[in-house]
Amino acid sequence: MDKTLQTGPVQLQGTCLVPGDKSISHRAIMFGAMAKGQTTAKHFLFSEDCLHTIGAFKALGVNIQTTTDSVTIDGVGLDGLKPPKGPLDMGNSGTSTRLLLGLLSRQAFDMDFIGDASLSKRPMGRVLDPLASMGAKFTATAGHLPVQVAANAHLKPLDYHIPVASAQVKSALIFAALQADGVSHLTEKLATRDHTERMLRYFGGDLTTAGLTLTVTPKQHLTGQDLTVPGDPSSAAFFITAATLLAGSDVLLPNVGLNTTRIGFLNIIGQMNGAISVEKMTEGFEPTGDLRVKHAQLTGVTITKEAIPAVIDELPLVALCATQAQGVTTISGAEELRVKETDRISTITQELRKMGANIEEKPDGMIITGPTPLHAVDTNLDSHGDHRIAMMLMVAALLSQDHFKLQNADAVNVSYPKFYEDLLALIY
Ligand SMILES: O=C(O)C1=C[C@@H](OP(=O)(O)O)[C@@H](O)[C@H](O)C1
Ligand SMILES: C=C(OP(=O)(O)O)C(=O)O
Repeated sequence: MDKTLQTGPVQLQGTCLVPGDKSISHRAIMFGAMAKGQTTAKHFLFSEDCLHTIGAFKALGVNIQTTTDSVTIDGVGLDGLKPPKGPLDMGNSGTSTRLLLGLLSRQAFDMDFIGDASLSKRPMGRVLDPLASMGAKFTATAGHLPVQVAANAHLKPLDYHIPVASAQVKSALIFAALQADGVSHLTEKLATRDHTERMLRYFGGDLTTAGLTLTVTPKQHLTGQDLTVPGDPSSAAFFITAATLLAGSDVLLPNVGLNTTRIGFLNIIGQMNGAISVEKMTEGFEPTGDLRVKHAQLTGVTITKEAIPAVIDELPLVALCATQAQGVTTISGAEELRVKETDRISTITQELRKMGANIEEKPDGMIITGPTPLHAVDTNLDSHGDHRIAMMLMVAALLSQDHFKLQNADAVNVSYPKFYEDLLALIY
């Protein structure tokens, strides 16, 4: 679907309750199914990616009921899943695929995993290889979907240094380690989002952490829980960017997840002289807070690999902010961007150049020089089917007075189906 984008001059005013966190919504379904008893997750994210996780568990025989805002899962435990009648369709979702390959690596039946064209190009060897060393049985071509998972009764414990900084790999291995025949030790390269660890504890399980090493004991008893999914900081980041860049803006974003492994974007905008304040913090199984964001004149910043995991999904927005900041912004150590829904280093560079941005593409990042007024060098923008690129370009168009068309605009459904509606409601 193509979309004609709203352009400026505009400002953002008002309050937006951003939808539930995608990472936490996926995990709520997974833990809900693995636990015994009932789980209800309120403020659940009903986006295409999370619907694929729900669809997979329904296909595995789990009873899942939904309302407009919540989902209720009747947990069956890891030994209560049933053989699916057809392939498990992961759609566009890397998180569903990698986490479920770990979670389902010790089942008494075979399963096929399939996904869309983008997902079928993304690397799965990063989970298949360590899981195979535990004894899981897969057939895949060159480490990509489609993957056949064969019935398997035993998993050996794992002692493993995870070679990529990836919460998806860590989580897949935690799920497998919970089913292994002994204690596993997993060491991360850099700290990544810890939603799996937090949710495991919230459901009555445990794991120990020492520095970057996790110790996972198998055969834990998990019990269904009620929870409220915090607002997704990665979705909030689109409004933070728009309010920061559009003169006169002032927006309030209540109840956004503020887990320290996810607030890299807030920290970077702070370093760039942005004006974000946290108005009310609440500690729960995940910390949340209300964010107030006002317009600010940004300055360039240097971002290196240690900072990347906490801002990985917001880097398209950092690039957009950098086009409006005074001076040079350098992003390095971000080669993981090349294996997301698109090669995001390439799609960010290509699309923002169509708006006159000064961006140099590097193998592991970008160098952006600002400020450059955004205008139509080429009016045909393209999300390339990538939800985060689509939403970043919709925000970018607000900074220009020229008219743009966005091809593949419906990619937003992957993580934020009401994005355009919510953005327009804040425009003043
Ligand atoms: O664990 C998760 O929920 C996610 C982890 C990240 O991926 P990687 O682990 O591949 O970096 C992130 O980009 C993705 O949007 C969600
Ligand atoms: C990379 C993302 O998701 P996934 O890996 O789950 O497809 C994302 O949401 O930006």
